[in-house]
Amino acid sequence: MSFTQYLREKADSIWQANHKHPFVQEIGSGTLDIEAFKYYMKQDYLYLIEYSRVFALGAVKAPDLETMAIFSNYLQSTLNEEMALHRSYAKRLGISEEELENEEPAATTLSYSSYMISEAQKGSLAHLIAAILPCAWSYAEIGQTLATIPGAMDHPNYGEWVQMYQSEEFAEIANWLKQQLDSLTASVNEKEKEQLEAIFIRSSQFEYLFWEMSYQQRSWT
Ligand SMILES: Cc1ncc(CN)c(N)n1
Repeated sequence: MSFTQYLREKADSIWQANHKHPFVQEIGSGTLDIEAFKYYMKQDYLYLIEYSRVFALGAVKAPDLETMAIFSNYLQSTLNEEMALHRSYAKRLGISEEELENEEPAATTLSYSSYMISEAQKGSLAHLIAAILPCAWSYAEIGQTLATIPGAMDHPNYGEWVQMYQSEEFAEIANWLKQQLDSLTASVNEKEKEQLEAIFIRSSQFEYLFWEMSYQQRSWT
């Protein structure tokens, strides 16, 4: 079993809870309260700014030009494709770009993004990837699952979201990160693997907290 398959198994109960979370389920059924979605969009935009910085740090830590170019490509696609989805939703939902950028991060957004940046800065490239892999991989898994629900991809509010996260291009990011982590861990010791597992689990837990925060529209209290 590859190391990333092992991580996926270890995190399975958290990932199943993410799949079953009402925010995710109601995107699939199209019944999610639009106010919760607006709240999510604004917080997720802030989150993605910090997530983009992690890709930039990946380019800094990359061992060769090819890896550097791929990190810079994913930095570009997050800023200009994934975040374009948020800008387009914001426009449609009556949120200005200024409002998007000036939104105050909620407690979970700040903790999750600070956690990722901190692991990415202080650790090796493997630590950086372990911190962002649940983000790329769990959204691809959720997008692909929701896409199997009849009508989910055509829903007037949530269809575009499902289309983005079920796409091949989006899944490619997770697949590439998995390959990198598997090859970087081919010769690391058990202690290092335990550290990477702890990071992967923590980011998976933050993914759950992010759905919960968005569903409850909870900021700091
Ligand atoms: C919180 C969160 N996690 C992951 C993703 C997918 N990049 C996202 N947009 N937001």
